[in-house]
Amino acid sequence: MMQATDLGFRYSRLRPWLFRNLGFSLERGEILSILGPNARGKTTLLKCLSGLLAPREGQVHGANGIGYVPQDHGAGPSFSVADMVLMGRTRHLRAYQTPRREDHDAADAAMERVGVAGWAARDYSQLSGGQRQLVLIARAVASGCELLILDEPASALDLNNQSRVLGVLSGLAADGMGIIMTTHHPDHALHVSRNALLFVGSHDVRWGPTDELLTGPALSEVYGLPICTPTVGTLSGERVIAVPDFGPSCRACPVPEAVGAPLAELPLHISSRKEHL
Ligand SMILES: Nc1ncnc2c1ncn2[C@@H]1O[C@H](COP(=O)(O)OP(=O)(O)OP(=O)(O)O)[C@@H](O)[C@H]1O
Repeated sequence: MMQATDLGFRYSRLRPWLFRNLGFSLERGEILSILGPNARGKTTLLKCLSGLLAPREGQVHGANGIGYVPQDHGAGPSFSVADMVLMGRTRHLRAYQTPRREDHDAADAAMERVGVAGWAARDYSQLSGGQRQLVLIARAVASGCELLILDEPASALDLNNQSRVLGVLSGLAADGMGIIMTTHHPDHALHVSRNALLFVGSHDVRWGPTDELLTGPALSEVYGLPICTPTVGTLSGERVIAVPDFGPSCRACPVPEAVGAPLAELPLHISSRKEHL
């Protein structure tokens, strides 16, 4: 569905390379997660993949119909939610053409699918950041794209809405859509992605199976703090999760002698929900 080969980008000759020799391929029905520290170049990569920026090196081959959901940066225009989602149909219309019945149907179906149909009449600019994020996802879904590219789709969402978005994305992937998303939640990547891209350094962007790539040592190296990846029981089965050690400021771990101890020796306060049920 999409293949990137030897991609490289820097904003100018005077700026450092954000990434070089970056490569991956994406199958139909796959969700690829992109992880890395702030300002490492993840959004820039998404722009290269979606055609908003031209890579300085390498090639991107693949999907024609791409839906792009940017990070939400503000209240935006004062349109109804229904109209915002209907705008996703623009590429199916000629200039100045009025949306047809099928466009309204596609927009309605997208709002239902993402769970925002109840806000159809509300003013988009008066929604919360998390609500706006869901509406922008519905707009991209309405476009009928083959490949959906999302920049931190769950960054402003509460836990329930994170679950809803991951569920929507998994459902779209199960219907054959390709999905590429950036995330600061390793747990989300571990939950829904077979493959991931991990920005370790500008000359070291790793692509591979999520379970093999997002290990405790690799995540610790990338984010610069100890992270372990235990398997825990949940209502829906066993899952690997990523647990950062925020250090001596951690209220739950007042064990002074543990500070500075090797990660393997630190007490791990993880309880399985199964045990409480
Ligand atoms: N238009 C631009 N011109 C010059 N530099 C830019 C431009 N846009 C972004 N940058 C710089 O490129 C670097 C990477 O930015 P980018 O937004 O791709 O990072 P990111 O990994 O998505 O960050 P975050 O996780 O914080 O969203 C940053 O140092 C940023 O300041």
